[in-house]
Amino acid sequence: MSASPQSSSQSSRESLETAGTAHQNPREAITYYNPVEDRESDRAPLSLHLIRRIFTYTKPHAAKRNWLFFCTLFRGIQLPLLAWMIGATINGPIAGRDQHGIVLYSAVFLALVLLTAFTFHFRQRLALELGEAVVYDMRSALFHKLMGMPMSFFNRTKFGRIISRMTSDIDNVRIGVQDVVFASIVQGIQMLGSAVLMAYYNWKLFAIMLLLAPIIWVVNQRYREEVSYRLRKVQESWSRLSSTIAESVSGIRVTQAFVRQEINSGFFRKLVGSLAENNVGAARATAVFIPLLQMKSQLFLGAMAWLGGYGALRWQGWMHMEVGDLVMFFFLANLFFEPIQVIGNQYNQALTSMAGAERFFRLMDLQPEWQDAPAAKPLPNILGKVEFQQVDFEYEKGRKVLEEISFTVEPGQTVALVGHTGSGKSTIAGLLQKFYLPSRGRVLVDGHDLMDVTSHSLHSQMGSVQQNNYLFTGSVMDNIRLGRPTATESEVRAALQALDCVDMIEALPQGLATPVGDKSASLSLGQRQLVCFARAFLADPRILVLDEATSAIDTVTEARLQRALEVLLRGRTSFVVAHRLSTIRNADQVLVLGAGRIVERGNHNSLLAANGVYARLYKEFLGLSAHP
Ligand SMILES: Nc1ncnc2c1ncn2[C@@H]1O[C@H](COP(=O)(O)OP(=O)(O)OP(=O)(O)O)[C@@H](O)[C@H]1O
Repeated sequence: MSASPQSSSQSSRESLETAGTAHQNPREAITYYNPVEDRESDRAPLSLHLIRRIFTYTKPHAAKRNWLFFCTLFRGIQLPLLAWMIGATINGPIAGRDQHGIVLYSAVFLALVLLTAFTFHFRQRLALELGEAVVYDMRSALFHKLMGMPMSFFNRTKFGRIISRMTSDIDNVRIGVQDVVFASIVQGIQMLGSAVLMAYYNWKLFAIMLLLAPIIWVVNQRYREEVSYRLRKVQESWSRLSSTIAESVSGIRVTQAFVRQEINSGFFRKLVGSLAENNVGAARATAVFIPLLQMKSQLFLGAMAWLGGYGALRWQGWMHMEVGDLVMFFFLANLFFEPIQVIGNQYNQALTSMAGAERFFRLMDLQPEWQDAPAAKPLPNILGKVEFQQVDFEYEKGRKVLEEISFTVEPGQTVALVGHTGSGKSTIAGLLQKFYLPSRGRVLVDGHDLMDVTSHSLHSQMGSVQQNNYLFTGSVMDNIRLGRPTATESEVRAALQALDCVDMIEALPQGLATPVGDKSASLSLGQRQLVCFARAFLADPRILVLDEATSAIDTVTEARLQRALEVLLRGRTSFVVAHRLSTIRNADQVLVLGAGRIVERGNHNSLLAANGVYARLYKEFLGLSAHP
């Protein structure tokens, strides 16, 4: 998610310049994440291939789609028909003073109006339903695809990009499906119908009116360009503003500690000023173009009065028109010219939909770097023996992070992985969980090469406790149950009892029902760890991978968690990226890593006696740790 420091600061400068600052601001030296730099193109050319692919999503809803097409076609001819009816009524029964005829024509007109409204209702409704159905399918398909992507994808892909695929890109496709296609068809038919009627009744007047079409098109396009440019500016200043608010609030301690309140407030004021300026710019553009565009109706009226009225008197024979035709012409001309504007807008929207669709399908088509081999078999019930045989691994080509890693762990043993930061401990844990595949060598569980087993069957026999103790939104109970969704409340309580920590959860405001939010702010670090322990305990896996939290917890809670951890590890093969000395002391094997290699191995005592790397680490640790 982070922009490069250089580009980020550059853009902070740009934003200040936009705000009209003259003097240098020390705040500029600070680098800020700038969401504007993360912009992706918001238009793409129309592509028949993409349109076809989008329409494959309407196939499961073919009945709805076909009814919608029917309503669309029907609706397209209705408005020109109404205009024609008005002309026919004036020229016919009104001119002939036929009272009975007037009633009859008016009744038909009214019936047509009702039918038009009825069709309009269904066209709108079906379009919305179809759009929502397509979006539902697209989002579900994309979510499913994402959930199956390997870890390397998530390492590479910015979080914000995933969110935009799911939200704005799919939403833009939805607008394309539910609006652009059908509205353009309605407008197209309406335009064609009006043109045919006008040409039929007075092709000369129609030909003169046609001259206005390119003018309206150009004015409308200029309006669109100007307004979308202005709106983009508004959006950019808004993004800068909101990210600055977010950063200022989360970094408030630093701001106050370094007495930067005034400087930050000044910077913020400039951003607000820039937002206001861009807002006014957008409003100004709208205020200029909208009256211009709306003026066209009045222009028709004037032109029609002149050509149809004066012209008919002056150039009799050349431009003869009945009053009814003149009125009909006025309505038809509006029905003919309005679509130019609407189709222009829909065309722009279509380009946005194309950009969304292009990105959506690019992600859908993305082949995972690897997936389970087609011949991969489910792993049978395991005992928990783990072997690494001469394993090498690299995240990026040519940069080995693990080399020649070999070890064997018997079922039920605990292995502590220790080493300086970046030495490769988490990578070993990741390989064991088949989040990545070794570049060389093999990882075996009970003699089965992980290459030959399905990830799902492996994960269902493995548990994991992450360092950040991640909790999902829901209650404490929901989070514990994640390890075994079918578990009853008493089984959850039994798990907590086994870990001897029921009281720690009951101390929460609503006990097991306590809601935990996004950042689990309502739970202390110790409570969060405990929930994760209980979750893993309930799953009862044969192999457990545990990344111990590094943050300090008060001594009493730490002791409780330590005992809970011992219970959790008991009887399972456990890999612990260890930060607690007690975990390392109790481990059957300690693997000491240095720059991606195992530099020492043994148990705590034998390694201390060897007086090598581990002994040095241990001394460092004793010097630093408050928890011996
Ligand atoms: N997703 C990744 N992409 C590229 N390189 C990575 C990635 N994750 C880790 N590395 C690199 O791999 C090496 C080993 O990292 P790893 O996270 O396994 O170390 P660690 O010993 O677990 O460190 P720590 O104790 O800080 O968690 C490091 O050099 C790290 O920079």
